[in-house]
Amino acid sequence: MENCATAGLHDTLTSRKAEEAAAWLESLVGPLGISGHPSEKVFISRLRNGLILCNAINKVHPGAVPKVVENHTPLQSQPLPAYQYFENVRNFLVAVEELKVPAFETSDLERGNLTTTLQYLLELCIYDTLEAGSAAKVVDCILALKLYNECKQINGGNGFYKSIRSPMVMHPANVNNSQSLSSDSCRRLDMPATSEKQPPANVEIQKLSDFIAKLLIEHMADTKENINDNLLMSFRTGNMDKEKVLSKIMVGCFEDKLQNNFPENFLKERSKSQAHSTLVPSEDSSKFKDYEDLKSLLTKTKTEFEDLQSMFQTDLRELRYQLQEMSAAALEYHRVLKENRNLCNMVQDLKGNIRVYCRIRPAITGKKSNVIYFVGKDGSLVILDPLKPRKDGRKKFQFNQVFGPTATQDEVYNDTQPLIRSVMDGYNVCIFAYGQTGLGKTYTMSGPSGGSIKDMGINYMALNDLFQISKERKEVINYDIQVQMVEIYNEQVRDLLSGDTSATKYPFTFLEIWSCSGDSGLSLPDARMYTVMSTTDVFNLMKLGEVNRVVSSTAVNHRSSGHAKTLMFARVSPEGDSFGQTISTLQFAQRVSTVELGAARVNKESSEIMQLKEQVENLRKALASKQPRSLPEKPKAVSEQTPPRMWRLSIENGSNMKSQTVNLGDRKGSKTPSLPNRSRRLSLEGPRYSKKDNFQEKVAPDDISMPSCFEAVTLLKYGQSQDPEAKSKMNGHSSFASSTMQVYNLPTTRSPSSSYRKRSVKTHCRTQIPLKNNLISSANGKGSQIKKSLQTIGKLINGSEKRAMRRQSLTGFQASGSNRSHDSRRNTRTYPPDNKAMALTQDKVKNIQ
Ligand SMILES: Nc1ncnc2c1ncn2[C@@H]1O[C@H](COP(=O)(O)OP(=O)(O)OP(=O)(O)O)[C@@H](O)[C@H]1O
Repeated sequence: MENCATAGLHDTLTSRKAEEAAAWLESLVGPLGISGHPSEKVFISRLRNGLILCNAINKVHPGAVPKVVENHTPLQSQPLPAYQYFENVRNFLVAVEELKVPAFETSDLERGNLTTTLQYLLELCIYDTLEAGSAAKVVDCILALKLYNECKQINGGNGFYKSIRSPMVMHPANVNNSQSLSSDSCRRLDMPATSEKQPPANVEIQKLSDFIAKLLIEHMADTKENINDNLLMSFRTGNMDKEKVLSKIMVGCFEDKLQNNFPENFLKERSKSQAHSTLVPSEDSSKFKDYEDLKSLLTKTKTEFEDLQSMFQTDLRELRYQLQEMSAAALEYHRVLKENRNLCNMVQDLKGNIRVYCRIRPAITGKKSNVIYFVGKDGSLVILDPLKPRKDGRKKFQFNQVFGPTATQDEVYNDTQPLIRSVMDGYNVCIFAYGQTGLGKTYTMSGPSGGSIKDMGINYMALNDLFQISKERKEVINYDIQVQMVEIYNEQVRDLLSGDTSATKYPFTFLEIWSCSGDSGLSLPDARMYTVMSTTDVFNLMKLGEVNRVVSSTAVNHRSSGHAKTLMFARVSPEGDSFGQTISTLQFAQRVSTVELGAARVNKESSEIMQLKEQVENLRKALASKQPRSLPEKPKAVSEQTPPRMWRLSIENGSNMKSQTVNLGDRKGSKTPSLPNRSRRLSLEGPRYSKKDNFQEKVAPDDISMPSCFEAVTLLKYGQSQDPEAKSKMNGHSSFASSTMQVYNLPTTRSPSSSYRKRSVKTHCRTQIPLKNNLISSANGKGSQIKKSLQTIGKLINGSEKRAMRRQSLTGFQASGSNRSHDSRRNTRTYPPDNKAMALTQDKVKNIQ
């Protein structure tokens, strides 16, 4: 058995070194009693009692071990008791240390006791490398002592020793690469450890495993020890490669040992080796610092990234809250805005849908007399008859507002603005100026010709405002603003933007403007409609219309929608020589201010509903007059049902379901209706004048010097969008905005019956622009009503020809003859003597002629 084991060690470095060590010891202390090729185990067993070692060191260094425990028994006899050789070995190790020669441990000599059993082999294998040298350490120690001795001899008795490590200990796996160590031990011992290559640990493990497996198999075969019958059977039958199977078993066992039981330094080495394999620079590498820096940078970046991530999450949460708040605020804002608009319109309604503002033109230089006695901030105005400078010459009027001669355009517009803005909320608005020639109608409505921006009149400012609003609301509503400009003269409507100078004669005598719904739209038939984008566009069109303008007359409508809010500017002069005109204008304005139209309504109703309402109204009238009649087939029959009053001019609220046909002129001498029951109609019929009436009504209609001129702007909203998208954009509000702006201008004539010319600029503001063709074609059905409304305005101011004649007979005013031709009426127009503007107007008229 010893031979078998020895045979396995012959090729190893340990064995060769052991031979060398044994040979040297023999040269010192004599034969050791071992063969020429002793195994490590045998060699160690001979040294176990420490005698040889102590004797050898005493030879090298006499007295190194002063007292050696001698064993007088034969070498091959039973070993000494442990305490005996332990003392020798201990003394040897102390001496070795004193000589600074690498020592070993006493336990290293114990290995030799584990022999012949499988346990030994396993243990040997497992600890092999580990302690490859328990025996090797002993051998190394002896060889180091040999070296010491050689050096001592060379140096003349002074031995030396460099601290060296056993090659076996340092490089336990480096078995095959140390072939020359024994032949040149001195040189080899000085070699730096780092110069030697270290094969990967797993290769070494594999080699070791193979080796152990081989040993195991040989041992098992020799001892016939059967570990596993099946395994051996497999080996015998050749089904399995014995060495491979055992090697596999041992590798598993070995790896387990490595993980759990290996010495810490080995594991460190191993992890270091693994670290190398992952290209991590070694600690002494110059790149190691960079590596460490990068590592710390990575850690720092990771931390920063996590911080940023959490900040981002926080910001995101914050943003979400803010967004929710903003969204809630926006919703609230729109709600408040809507409520504000509603309240604003309510206020407008409460103020009355016909409002009369009086504006006094500044006195012209040289005119000393002043009829304006008092201008109150509450809308009161007192004028003084220059011929009766006493108290009884004063006449008081009450309007919604009175603007004195110093009032600026801005101040006037500020009061007008809410009314104009309500156009965009669906209300019809009509604004017109009324008064004697040269008193500033054009100035108020358009501004002075060639004036600066601050002089701009209501037309400009209103359009600017409307375009501005449409711009602000474009996210919600798309307004399509379109313009028509027509002239009405002698019952003819003429499109001033078409360039066609021929007027169209319409087979009706009434013109009416009312708010339409449905897709019928509101436009004058056959009049071209222009889409405009800005105020400038509108006024460019107006300039074009001016060129084509002619005078026209129209009949009077006794019905009106003239669902609208109306603002009248009564223009008066402060000069005494205009007192007659002034009082006439004021009286008329006063009368207008007593008219009630009922609450203006947003136009949402369809044309069918409007017609049905008219029919209901007609039936109510029929019932009221106790003259039951059959239901008229068409709404236009209303005119036939109304008692033919020649001088009757009525403005009524057609939407009111109650009868509203009572009119001032129809009072039959009774008292003026109290406010709640005030007439919905304005009658200028003279004979019903009552002396008992209050101040305003003391002015008999026939005393009214009818306006010679007036200018008007009508802004209407109407219609209903057919576009579902538009509807949804308007929050279910089905109507869309449309506005009509009309400017009326009468030839300057003192005759109330004179014809007037009317310029009409109509703007449609629509959401989600419907097809223009639809709009225009659908307007045909309402054309007559539109024109009727226009005529209503004219008639409201002028009355009919007969009315004019009647007035003339009553007041003695030299009215232009109603039968006179248009041209002749124009020629009778009179101007204040020193009024340049009037002269300009006259020139303008001449040009037209
Ligand atoms: N408030 C005012 N401040 C300064 N000038 C004014 C004012 N009102 C009118 N005027 C001036 O009076 C003159 C006549 O005004 P304007 O042409 O507007 O009168 P009108 O009523 O339109 O006349 P017509 O009916 O003849 O056309 C113009 O020169 C105008 O600048």
